[in-house]
Amino acid sequence: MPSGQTGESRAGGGRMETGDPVLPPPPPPEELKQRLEAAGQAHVLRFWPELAAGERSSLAAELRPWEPRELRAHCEAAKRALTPARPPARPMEPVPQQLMGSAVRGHPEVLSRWEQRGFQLISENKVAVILLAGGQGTRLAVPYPKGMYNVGLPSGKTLYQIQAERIRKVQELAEVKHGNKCTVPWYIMTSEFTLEPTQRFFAEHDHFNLDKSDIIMFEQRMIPAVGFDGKIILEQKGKVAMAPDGNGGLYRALADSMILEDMDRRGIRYLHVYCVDNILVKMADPIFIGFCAEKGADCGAKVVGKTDPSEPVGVVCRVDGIYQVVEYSEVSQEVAEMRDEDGCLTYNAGNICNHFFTLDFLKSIAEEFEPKLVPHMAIKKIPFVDEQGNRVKPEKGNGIKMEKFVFDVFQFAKNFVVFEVSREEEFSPLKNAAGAGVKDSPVTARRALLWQHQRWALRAGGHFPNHQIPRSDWSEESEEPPLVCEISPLVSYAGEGLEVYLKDRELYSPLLLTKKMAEELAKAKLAV
Ligand SMILES: CC(=O)N[C@H]1[C@@H](OP(=O)(O)O)O[C@H](CO)[C@@H](O)[C@@H]1O
Repeated sequence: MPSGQTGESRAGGGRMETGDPVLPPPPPPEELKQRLEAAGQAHVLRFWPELAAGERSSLAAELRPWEPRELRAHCEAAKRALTPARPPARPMEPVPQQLMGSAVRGHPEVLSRWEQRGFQLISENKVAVILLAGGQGTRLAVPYPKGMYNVGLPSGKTLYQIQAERIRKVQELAEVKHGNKCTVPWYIMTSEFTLEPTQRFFAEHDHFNLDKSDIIMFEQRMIPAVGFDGKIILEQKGKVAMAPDGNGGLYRALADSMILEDMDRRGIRYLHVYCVDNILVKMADPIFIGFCAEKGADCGAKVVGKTDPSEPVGVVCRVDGIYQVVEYSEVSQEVAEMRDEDGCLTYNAGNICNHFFTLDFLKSIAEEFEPKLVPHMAIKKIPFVDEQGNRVKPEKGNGIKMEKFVFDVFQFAKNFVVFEVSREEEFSPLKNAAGAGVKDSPVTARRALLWQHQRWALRAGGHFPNHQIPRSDWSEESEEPPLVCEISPLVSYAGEGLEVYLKDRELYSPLLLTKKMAEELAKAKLAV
């Protein structure tokens, strides 16, 4: 029942019909009341008498999973986080170069060896991907999950479709190389905000021609937002302001939903974990997987060189001798701006939220280390109802959201590795709504992909007679590319194999190289 209706229609509360005796509204269930009192959060029931029956039960259901002790600890920790005891300055060091593998500087033979190893593991059905897609995408400001976003490519494909097609292609490449059918299962972590629309979207698109049973969606937990006074914020009279528990909620969610058991059953040994918003993500990247496997790593992170000190990416570094990511929101300007003698940023290893884990490592986190992860605090503008029950949209931060971060498990790795990749080939995140000069937006994501595909087409020997493209212009991503050229992931995963379709061909922009068109071009070539 929508809120804002009068007392007459409210189940169980107040007046029934004119002339009937006035019944007092039923009190909150004693057990719920006692639990909230024990947690110091009795105010959550302030509007109980005014709530409709449905609102009462949904509020009770929201609070049910919380033990008073846990809830009290959560609220107290949030309040405490507001005035952190100044941590002692900890010795922070960059990742030593010799510990990094590199797709940028690596010798082609070595890269090819890693790639072969990766394809081998994929063909043996040992590799799966985990997508982190539970975020609300507040900065992008769309009312649906980020993965459903269409950045305006000629094909109109959404991020989910692009990712699904890259999985299909990487499976196909592994099959061709090793001669057996294989599957890269796609585990998708959603939240209360994203589960239902994501499920519907996948169903409407026939799971992008992947086997439905190989797409496994599971939900991360939600936790209450807390005011500066340590009290849970009510977003509506009958609704607590809840937020997903951060991308580090992954580890609890894996355990809650028995996902690790599912992985075990399928024989999965290696996981590629990534964030939904990077339009250039290489799903189950065989080079990265092969590199990490060859090094015997249990945990790894992909990085790119930062563009400038203020770029909002975490940096992979060592603190007190332990590898970790220092998040952009938690690094001081002074540290971010430090430079080496050669002028390069000292903390330059930008985290692109692409991680490698062995299944054994994930099990050790879920079984042993997860409770040791310390939540991070973020001050947010959280809509709330005031004492009188009016809804207020605050102008400035009024509440605290506590989140765990996916990379905070690096500290528990026995053999952590870092893999440097090329930004223009692998990283263009969709974070912000479009606007003049805005970075990490639908405009920059679309351009990054078009620039990449233009480079691939030119490298494969395609000619665009109507365009003169000086070599230096092949990768200037702040500008619109000279050509509109999009290549379906079903045709090429990372630029490979395009010569057969494009070499010495006259091509015209806009070019959308679909699988069908590629097949026709290949046939025509054979006929010549
Ligand atoms: C907790 C977490 O994973 N933070 C990541 C993540 O940031 P968000 O702003 O939360 O999307 O993606 C960034 C790369 O896009 C990465 O640099 C950063 O460290």
